[in-house]
Amino acid sequence: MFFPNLFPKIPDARVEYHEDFYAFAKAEHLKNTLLEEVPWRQNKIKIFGKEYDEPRLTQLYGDEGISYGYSGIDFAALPWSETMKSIKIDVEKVAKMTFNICLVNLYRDGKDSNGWHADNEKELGENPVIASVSLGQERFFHLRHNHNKEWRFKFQLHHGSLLIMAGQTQHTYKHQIAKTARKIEPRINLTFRKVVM
Ligand SMILES: O=C(O)CCC(=O)C(=O)O
Ligand SMILES: [Fe+2]
Repeated sequence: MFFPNLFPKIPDARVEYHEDFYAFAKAEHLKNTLLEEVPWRQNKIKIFGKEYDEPRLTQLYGDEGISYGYSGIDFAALPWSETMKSIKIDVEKVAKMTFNICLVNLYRDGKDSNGWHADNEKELGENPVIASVSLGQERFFHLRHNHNKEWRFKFQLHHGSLLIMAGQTQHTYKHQIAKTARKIEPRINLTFRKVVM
């Protein structure tokens, strides 16, 4: 795969950013439709034996029969809605590959977040490609290298943008969406993935 839009330049990773993947009006329409139509769920996470609400709402869409899990949470995927199907087709054109699941996140406000992690579940194969569409409130996306402390990056994910992480990225870096004290609007993020086993 060739990466023409490496922004910013991140060593030891493959990260491609398409800021204007969706024009403003289209991005607004998709955000409002998904806010309404997705049956958002509140997952519980266990930390040292105690249960907490995950700091965001989520849902999983995917091809029939595919299930996917992380941090001990197992989802059965919902069938693709018309909206989700159309976004998947648009993403696949740019990524030049197909995806069979999409994990959808709703960050309701600045208290919602996604802690440091890598999307390296074994179902995603050796070098997972994660194609991530952002709608609504811009939030900072952080990347930090697992060994070199100087390789830390932080950039805004714009309304209507597409970020693709590929190659070794899930082995060499962790990423997060941090909390913020600013008073902000909701953000939807869709991460398309390919379960290969
Ligand atoms: O919200 C984002 O931009 C990132 C989401 C993410 O990292 C994930 O769902 O694995
Ligand atoms: Fe992730």
